[in-house]
Amino acid sequence: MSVARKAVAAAERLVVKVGSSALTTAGDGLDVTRLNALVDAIAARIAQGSQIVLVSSGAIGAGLAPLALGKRPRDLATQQAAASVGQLQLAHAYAESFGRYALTVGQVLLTSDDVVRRAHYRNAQRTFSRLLALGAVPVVNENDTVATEEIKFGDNDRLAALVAHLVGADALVLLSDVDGLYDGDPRSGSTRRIAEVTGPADLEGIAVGMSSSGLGTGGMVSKLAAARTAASAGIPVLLAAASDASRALSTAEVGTAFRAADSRLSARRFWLGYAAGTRGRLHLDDGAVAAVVRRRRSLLAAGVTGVDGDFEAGDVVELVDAAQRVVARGVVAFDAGELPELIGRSSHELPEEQRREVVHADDLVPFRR
Ligand SMILES: Nc1ncnc2c1ncn2[C@@H]1O[C@H](COP(=O)(O)OP(=O)(O)O)[C@@H](O)[C@H]1O
Ligand SMILES: N[C@@H](CCC(=O)OP(=O)(O)O)C(=O)O
Repeated sequence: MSVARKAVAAAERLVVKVGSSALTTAGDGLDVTRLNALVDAIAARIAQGSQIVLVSSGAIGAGLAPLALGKRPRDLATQQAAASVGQLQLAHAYAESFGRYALTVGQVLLTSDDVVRRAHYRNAQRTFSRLLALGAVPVVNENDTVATEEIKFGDNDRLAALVAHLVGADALVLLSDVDGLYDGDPRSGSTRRIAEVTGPADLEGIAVGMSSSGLGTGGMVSKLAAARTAASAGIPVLLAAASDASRALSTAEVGTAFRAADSRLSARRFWLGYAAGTRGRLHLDDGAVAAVVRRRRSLLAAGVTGVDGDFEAGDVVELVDAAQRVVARGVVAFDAGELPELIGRSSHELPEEQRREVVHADDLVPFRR
């Protein structure tokens, strides 16, 4: 068995995320039979001594039928109304279902501010830790009824990866309507499931697409991003079908396993690289990209070709290459307004008070591609 699968099978604390497409259908709303089967698998793992945090999507999907809405609405207000109705149904269904095993659930609804701001992050950490210590099963979702486009996590795969880091999970299990990662969109004909992802090289040439059910949000794209986030935090990931939850949570011999990075990022660097909100972008020339990403150097003004956004010194910004790909994130040492007259100039050309790194190496998290 692979390192990642062994780690998932042996994990003491797990985050399990289940997607909308595995719990709801557009016409009928919440599928309690499938929800019960998932809870059976989770309760069995808890009975063996593991702690589980459940991140469950499905609020919007569950709210459609009671509101007589045929398909997932496009506008935010109707999505929020559906989530408001559906979240109540979800929480109730989980409370009943876990109740069959005398397990108590606690609902945790998060907005991105709760993980993006470091003080809120620690507060959420305390709540989870106390819930788990009290033997409850935290059931987490985004607080959809108040989340606007600007403050959304984007999708629950990302939320699950951030929660996995926040609670110090030993493994993350992503359960969906598809039984793993395929080397192409499974709807497009002959594709094969990839059993193990040991690093970025295993993902080269793989075509990932969006959701097929029309209920999920991010499709495989967001699952891969979440797997990368968790793996960088040292957390192995198993991606499997919700209908295989029982095997995923016992032997872990199903789906696609993602190996975790050998070294864990510190809490601060994880926050910087994956959780913090960004306020702008710095465009880098090729030399600066090589220095920052390969040689782990600080970013100097000479290698910056452009600046976007309205940030202040101390804010987190994205560093992008000439092809507009994000190659790193870091804390910028200048206000956006100061930079245009400094960029492209080498340090000795700058006034003494501005002769410092634009982003110091200690405040910078480069991404491997
Ligand atoms: N390379 C791929 N491998 C597996 N699934 C893929 C791939 N590309 C696109 N998909 C689609 O992604 C879907 C899962 O995403 P989504 O519906 O958002 O799930 P969830 O609701 O569980 O978050 C699958 O049903 C599948 O149609
Ligand atoms: N918070 C939303 C889910 C958003 C989401 O990411 O859904 P999914 O892609 O199915 O995990 C809901 O509960 O409907």
